[in-house]
Amino acid sequence: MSSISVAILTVSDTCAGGQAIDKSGPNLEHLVENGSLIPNAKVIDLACVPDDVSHIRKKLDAWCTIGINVILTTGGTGFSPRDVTPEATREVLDKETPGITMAMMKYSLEVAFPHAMLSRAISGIRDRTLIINLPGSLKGAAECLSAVSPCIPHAVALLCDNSKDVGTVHKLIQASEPKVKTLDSKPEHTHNHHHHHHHHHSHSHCNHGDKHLESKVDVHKVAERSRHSPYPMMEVPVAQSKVLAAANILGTESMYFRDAIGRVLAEDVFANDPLPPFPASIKDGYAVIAADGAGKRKVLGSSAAGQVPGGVSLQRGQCVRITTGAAVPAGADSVVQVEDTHLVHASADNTEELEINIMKIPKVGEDIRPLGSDIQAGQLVLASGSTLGPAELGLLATVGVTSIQVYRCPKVAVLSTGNELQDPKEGEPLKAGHIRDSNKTTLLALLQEHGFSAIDMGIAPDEPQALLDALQKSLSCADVVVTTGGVSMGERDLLKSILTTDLNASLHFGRINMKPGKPTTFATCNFMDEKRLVFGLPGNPVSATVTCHLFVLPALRKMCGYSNPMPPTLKATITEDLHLDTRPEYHRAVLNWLPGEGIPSVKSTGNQLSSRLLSCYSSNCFIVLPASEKCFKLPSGSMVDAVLLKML
Ligand SMILES: Nc1nc2c(c(=O)[nH]1)N[C@H]1C(S)=C(S)[C@@H](COP(=O)(O)OP(=O)(O)OC[C@H]3O[C@@H](n4cnc5c(N)ncnc54)[C@H](O)[C@@H]3O)O[C@H]1N2
Ligand code: MOO
Ligand SMILES: [Mg+2]
Repeated sequence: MSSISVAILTVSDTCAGGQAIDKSGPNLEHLVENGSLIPNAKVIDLACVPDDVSHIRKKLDAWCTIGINVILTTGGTGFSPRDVTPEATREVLDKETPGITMAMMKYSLEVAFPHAMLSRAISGIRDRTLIINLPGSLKGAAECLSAVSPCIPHAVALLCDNSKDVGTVHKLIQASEPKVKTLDSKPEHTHNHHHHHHHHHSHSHCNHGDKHLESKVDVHKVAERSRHSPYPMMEVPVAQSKVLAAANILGTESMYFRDAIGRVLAEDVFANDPLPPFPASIKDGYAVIAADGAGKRKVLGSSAAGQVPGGVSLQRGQCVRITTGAAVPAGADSVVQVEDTHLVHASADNTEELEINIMKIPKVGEDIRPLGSDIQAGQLVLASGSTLGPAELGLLATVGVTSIQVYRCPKVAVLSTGNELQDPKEGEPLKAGHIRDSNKTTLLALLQEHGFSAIDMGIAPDEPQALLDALQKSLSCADVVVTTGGVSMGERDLLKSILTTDLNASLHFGRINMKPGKPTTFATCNFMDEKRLVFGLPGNPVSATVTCHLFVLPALRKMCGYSNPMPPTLKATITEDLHLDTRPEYHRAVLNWLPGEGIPSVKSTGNQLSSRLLSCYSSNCFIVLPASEKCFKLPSGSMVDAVLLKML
């Protein structure tokens, strides 16, 4: 295979004029020649031109004419009036290559947020040459090159129209541990220059899995179905620990601090400077020398919040008018609040206080916050693992840290299943034999309420192929897939068999000893080289809601770094007799904690049938009721556990 020819153009008025030394061009040359980023690449030429469209164009034109494979420009991509590299490049290009441009931007936003947004760099194709604008800074240029380098050999091979080379470089791309992951491509694809080669950058976009699968699940031989569930009955806490064990923390991402509410910090944050950064007054009053005692003082001047500290230095018998938060002047060791003073003398126009009387004996250090008394320089302010709430974000603002590492949040796909379901639409009557899909609305809202972004994957019918297709589509755009329906014993309850037979998933449980939620199913599988979690929640609306609270939300919280992902549980007393079921029950109730009540009380929402979503209406907790074989009644006043679902 022939090598890849590279030319590097530095665009800079100062470097071209000799007032500065070009470092970025030679650094790129070094990176390219080194061979780890782009295998088998050779730098053929280096040049430096001023920030001027015609100069840049001329050089790019010349290099394209001699058939250079890749031109890297560095500099001139920003906001200053002289920055015109993208404009000059656009004039030379036949076509732009937005994927490459976006890959650079995506990476830059992760490592240099928010400044990366100000790059206007573009990339594109002229004849057989790929031109890529890189930023002017050493670091920025190197980062952007590393982001796009995995695609360069393949891109060059495609441009050269050399199918043999495409195959060879493809292997090279895979061998060189690309930062941008490439999906397996089938050999026959390499001869097709018009195919779309999928790059799986992150989970931010939906593509449709790597291959089309045909379902092997047969629904026709109804009489052959098993008449007993093959899944062992599992206790709720056991099932919950299985879920948590499978829910791994996702990677980290960098984020603008204001957007990070509810996220978990993935780095320690230290203070660079002390707070207060100078001894500061706690009161509006006068900075004094305590040893002067009470009595009259000359007012030397004032120290107001925001003024540069320093300047005046106090002598015996003097004071300085001071405001809350202002710097205490040199020499002063105490502050007396204005309420403890009288005015003795003012200037004729009353714009200055000249003398005052201190009515209370001042104490050393009184009403002064010493330097660093709130936060010391170098102090650990927020530890890795902290959940970011309003105060934590305020602390980040205090120490001036606006770009932080946090754990990534899982993306969730929600899919309803069932031939009987129709989407709710204003004025649209129910079709015969149908009901409206409520589960998807409830679950999407529940996920959103808890800070997770969820995607609506629609309704899948109870047909093996259609359900498999919908699952594959869901798996390709989310870390976690939540389905409802089709997990029990009916001949059209297909989810479990599709997961195990068609998707090769590991099923961790398929039956839980609980009411509601008995057929709740949990599986994991590998999809596009990533681990996916699949929750098959029962179709009954209440069952889906309860199991989402007890299994799905804890898993999601664990994945984004929460160390305590389970919902809180309180002790409460029941205010009526409650019948016990043969399964442990998660009974929907309203918890009240009235003033003067030692422990809260809970009131049932009434008929607890799994289909009756009204039993969740206004509920803020699940009462955990023990199982009883004999339909025993738990008497009013008994103490129970209540799982809290929201803030009280
Ligand atoms: N022979 C047995 N039958 C059933 C058992 C059992 O152990 N043996 N378990 C029952 C329990 S418990 C539950 S819970 C349900 C679970 O059913 P599936 O998960 O298979 O769900 P479907 O059969 O598809 O639907 C059940 C029910 O829910 C309605 N539904 C479904 N999806 C929605 C939706 N998106 N919005 C509103 N309502 C929905 C559906 O129409 C059914 O009425 O199985 C029992 N059977
Ligand atoms: O367990 Mo099902 O969820 O009772 O109705
Ligand atoms: Mg069913």
